[in-house]
Amino acid sequence: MTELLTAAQMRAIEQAAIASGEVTGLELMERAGRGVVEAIFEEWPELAPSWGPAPKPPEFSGQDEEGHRAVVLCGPGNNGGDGFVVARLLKEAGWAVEVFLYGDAEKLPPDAKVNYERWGEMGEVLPLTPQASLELAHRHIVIDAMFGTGLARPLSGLGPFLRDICDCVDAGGSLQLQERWPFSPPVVAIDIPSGICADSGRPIFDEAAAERIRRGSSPVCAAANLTVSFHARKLGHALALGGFWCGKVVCADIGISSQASRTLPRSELVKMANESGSRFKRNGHKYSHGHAVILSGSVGKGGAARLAARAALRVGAGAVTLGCPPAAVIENAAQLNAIMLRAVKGVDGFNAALEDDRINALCLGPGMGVSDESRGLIEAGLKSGRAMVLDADALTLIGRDALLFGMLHEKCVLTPHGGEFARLFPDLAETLAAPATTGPAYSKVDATREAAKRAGCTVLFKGPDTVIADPSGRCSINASVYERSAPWLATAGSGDVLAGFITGLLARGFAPMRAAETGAWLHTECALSFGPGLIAEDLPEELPKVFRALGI
Ligand SMILES: NC(=O)C1=CN([C@@H]2O[C@H](COP(=O)(O)OP(=O)(O)OC[C@H]3O[C@@H](n4cnc5c(N)ncnc54)[C@H](O)[C@@H]3O)[C@@H](O)[C@H]2O)[C@@H](O)CC1
Ligand SMILES: [K+]
Repeated sequence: MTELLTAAQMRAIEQAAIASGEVTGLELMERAGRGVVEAIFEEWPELAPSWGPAPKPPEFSGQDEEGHRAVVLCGPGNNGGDGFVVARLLKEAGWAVEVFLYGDAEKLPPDAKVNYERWGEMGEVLPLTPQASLELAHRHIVIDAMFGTGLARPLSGLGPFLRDICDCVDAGGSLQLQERWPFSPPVVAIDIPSGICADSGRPIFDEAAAERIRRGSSPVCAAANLTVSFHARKLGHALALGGFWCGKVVCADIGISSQASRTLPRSELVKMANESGSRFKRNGHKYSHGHAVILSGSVGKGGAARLAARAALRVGAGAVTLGCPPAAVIENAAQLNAIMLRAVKGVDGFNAALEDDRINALCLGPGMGVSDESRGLIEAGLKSGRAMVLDADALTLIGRDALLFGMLHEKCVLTPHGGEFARLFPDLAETLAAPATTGPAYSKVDATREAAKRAGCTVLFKGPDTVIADPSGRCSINASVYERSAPWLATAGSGDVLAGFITGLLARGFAPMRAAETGAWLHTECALSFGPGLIAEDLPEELPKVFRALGI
């Protein structure tokens, strides 16, 4: 896990560092620009000075034919200031650099102004207006320094440039200097591609821009092959389509001592294992590792619950019982071995089962159906006060029933996907779906936090950017993006396995928020470990390998 920051948190960290006298704003800007240049040379070593002069562009007839060529697009704030530093450093490294400015140089903030003037001693600044001629094709690198964390409203007047930038990114951003001149140079975004909100990962655009999108014309934001951010990643790099727009994100150290705390799940898991020898079965008998009960649906509908049960057992619950209607016993008995089976006849049967106080975690919802009886079972489960995961059909029922919703308690974990979230929290889903017209925009983190507070329990809002929040406001993101991208996880039954992992961890004694975070993380780890071709059944079977790699 890595701590992600909002734009406001980053500003506060920066301001605190400056106020302490540790560093000046100008020094931070210099380090930021240097970090970008270093990241470029790291990503494309063939552009680093030690590689010597660049090959001649065959179709280029301007000056500085021998050198590497960059175009830097600067904006009216400190992101633009970083751009001027990059321009100067590349020029000092022998590059030919063209600099464009969007906005009025006189209105630049102080540090950006200083760097604008420093660049002014080395080269000219052309206005970035619709008349500007960019000719990106004849560059080695395009630097997007138009807007960063200060984006407040939709971009305007940049449409054609955004289109050119996105075309370059779409072309792959690879430098094939030995073969041919890169007609579509890589695009490097400073901090975040311009037009993307750093808090939400959503493009900021208004109705006029939305209309342009509908007509298939200019995009509303830039994209990048490489995004260089500073100190720590921002929420917008992980949420929504942030991963899509940013390409790859690297984080440059700008030497602020109050480092964002970084907690690796590996060390967290190992720490927890050490803290409680019994958690990962270092000692104790099976019931000291918890007993999870998962209710299944009627005949022919037991697959989802069986997947969840298998996952709960693999993740370490000491005992797992699948409770099913009497008519479904034969079907389930034919499929289960290590998982115990119990006929549960309606609500009374469930209440009788719950008299066993070794049962400490429940999972209700997968394949359960939305009948009145299912509603009664959920009510009984909630009344029992046990730690419980509510997924799938249980979420649909709770969304329809204010009484059930009101019974949710702090030991519950809700695991909705987008549609289920909208059924449970229609107003929050609507706010999240509305176009983001101002920055910082309402984000999935905002929505999940509000949902957890309202429900009074942990909410895990699924997606490639899974957000988990508890009622206290604590929040984390399990983003399957960049190096943790696992698109093959979108497969039938994968959500049931996640519900099972969380249930098993609850049975093991993990607190609800920690169970949800750990379950989501392990879910992605199993998918990454298995790779493409994965089906839901593979996820629990991959866990032993993942645990072994963690040293558990
Ligand atoms: N916070 C930090 O610790 C550091 C920040 N740095 C850089 O500073 C950036 C943030 O700087 P700023 O806060 O100046 O923000 P930006 O550079 O993102 O730009 C904000 C400026 O543009 C205006 N603006 C916002 N949206 C607009 C739009 N759609 N059209 C026209 N004007 C618009 C704002 O009113 C403001 O003047 C970061 O992204 C990063 O690149 C770095 O220099 C290093 C340190
Ligand atoms: K930018």
